[in-house]
Amino acid sequence: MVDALQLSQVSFAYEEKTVLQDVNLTLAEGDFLLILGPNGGGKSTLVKLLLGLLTPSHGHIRLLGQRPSEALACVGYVPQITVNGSRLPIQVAEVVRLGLYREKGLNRAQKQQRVNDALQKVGLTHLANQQFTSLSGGERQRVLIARALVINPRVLLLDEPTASVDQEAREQIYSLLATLSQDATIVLITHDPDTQHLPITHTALVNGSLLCHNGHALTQEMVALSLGTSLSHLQSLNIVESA
Ligand SMILES: Nc1ncnc2c1ncn2[C@@H]1O[C@H](COP(=O)(O)OP(=O)(O)OP(=O)(O)O)[C@@H](O)[C@H]1O
Repeated sequence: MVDALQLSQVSFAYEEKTVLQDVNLTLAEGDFLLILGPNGGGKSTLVKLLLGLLTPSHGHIRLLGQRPSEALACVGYVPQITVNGSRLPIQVAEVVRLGLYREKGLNRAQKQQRVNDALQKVGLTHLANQQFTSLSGGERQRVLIARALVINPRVLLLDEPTASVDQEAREQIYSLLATLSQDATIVLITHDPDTQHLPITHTALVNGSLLCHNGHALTQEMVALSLGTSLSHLQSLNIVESA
């Protein structure tokens, strides 16, 4: 069976500045990768490489056995909502339909069915005709998940989907991700250390290089690094216990 994701000796530099060095990673289909890392560690750069928006300086990336730019029809991408968001007057169903812009073979009714199905998966069918800008942060984030789901992706990339939402919305999004992980390989970038209930198979820390553990190996060191600090600093603040 083809790997869902394979990075071999991947390095990337913005001009002279090396951001990622010798990154290796393999995920099978159905795996769930949690990516942590401090600000500036290279997480968004990694996502851009996976989406084919950037090309590695060295090494190679394969998604489902293909180059990232060739695999886009199978890859759903969920960006982080911004607090201010877009002020475009656009309905929820139209936002979701945007995810179908590469699907040339579907007629109008088939597209509508895909939109309805995606909204149902995220539990927002009742908001289909609402203005996107009238929704709460958590609802907007779920609409962006629906936009990614509308292509029935085999790989789902999410860049900090819980960063701008409240506790209740975060729980809804995590519960949704647990369900979606039954049908797709998931790569979740987050600063949120509260991910114990997700069916995580791999945890990686991106900070220039990539340190990957099998399973939900969220060590205190990884939490500290994901917050951009050190374990000893968190211990000095009594946020985590000293060893
Ligand atoms: N277009 C660019 N040109 C030059 N340097 C860049 C560019 N984009 C990002 N960088 C730099 O590359 C490094 C990694 O940035 P990146 O956005 O990938 O980090 P990140 O882990 O996603 O950070 P955050 O958690 O803050 O989103 C940072 O030092 C950043 O300043």
